[in-house]
Amino acid sequence: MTSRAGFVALIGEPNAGKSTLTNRMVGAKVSIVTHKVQTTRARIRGVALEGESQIVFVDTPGLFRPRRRLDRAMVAAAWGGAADADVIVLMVEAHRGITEGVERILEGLEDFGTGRTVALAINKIDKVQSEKLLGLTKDLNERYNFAETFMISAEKGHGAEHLKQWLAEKLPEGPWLYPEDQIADLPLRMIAAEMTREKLTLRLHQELPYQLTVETENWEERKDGSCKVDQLIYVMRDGHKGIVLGNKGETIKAVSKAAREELEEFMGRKVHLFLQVKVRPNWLEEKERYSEMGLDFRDGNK
Ligand SMILES: Nc1nc2c(ncn2[C@@H]2O[C@H](COP(=O)(O)OP(=O)(O)OP(=O)(O)O)[C@@H](O)[C@H]2O)c(=O)[nH]1
Repeated sequence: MTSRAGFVALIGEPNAGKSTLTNRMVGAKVSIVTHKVQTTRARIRGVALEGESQIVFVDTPGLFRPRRRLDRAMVAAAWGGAADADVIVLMVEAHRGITEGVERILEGLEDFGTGRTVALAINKIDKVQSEKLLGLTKDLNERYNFAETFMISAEKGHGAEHLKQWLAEKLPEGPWLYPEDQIADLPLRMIAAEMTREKLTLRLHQELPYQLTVETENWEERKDGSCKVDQLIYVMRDGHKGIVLGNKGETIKAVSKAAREELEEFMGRKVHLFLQVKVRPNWLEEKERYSEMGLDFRDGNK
């Protein structure tokens, strides 16, 4: 069998069941989401394995009704995340049907144009009678040309395995995107990196933020319940390294403290955070390579 890997964007109104579905498919501790990372283009909810396929579920931060300017920007970002995905799954709540919010998402999908794989997952089927489902399926398929319709209950599990198998087959052939031993804590690694990057941005103001990136290199659970997190901060030039470190290392110390405190609060336990600064002149080029792969969430500067 050939290996496959790719991104699946789950879209739908708040409460549609996206986290529940991800948890079911991934089957491990995942879907730890924080509002802190809402500004990134797409965040990883979790990574599932099915046969030889690696399915990376990405979230689109809040496809809700835009009221203010900021909201509009976020909605645009949400669609951006979906645009990078190989497959999009629209989740609609069976008992609520085509709400105003769903209408808006359907309009967004139409604006996307054709040529992408979009599946429909009618969720929470345990809440309605089956006759109702047929009508809803028909109405939704008249509105958009879905590649496939699934009737599922993310909570009870109905139909979820079938959907997962279908998704696995739709992904492009290619090597896995993440090493197997990192899959379980990948969302956490990314959230932690995002927290450090945010602290650096706050501290350095306009100076550098667009030219640095943070990666969580190592994540180690300790017996005493704490965890040890090693992160690398990549900058473009030697001079930038000095700025990030600060006079006698005071900048990096302050950043490290602030990021650690936030991470501890988020995790509810003790964290040992170690930051290291490295110069990587080709970083911007690499970043472009990543975006071609749909990996734009590597930096949060969108
Ligand atoms: N009855 C029933 N409830 C479900 C099902 N799937 C999810 N829920 C419930 O719906 C609520 C929302 O589910 P989430 O998975 O948090 O929804 P979400 O789409 O991730 O929500 P946001 O992160 O706010 O966008 C939770 O209380 C779930 O337990 C289902 O199949 N049946």
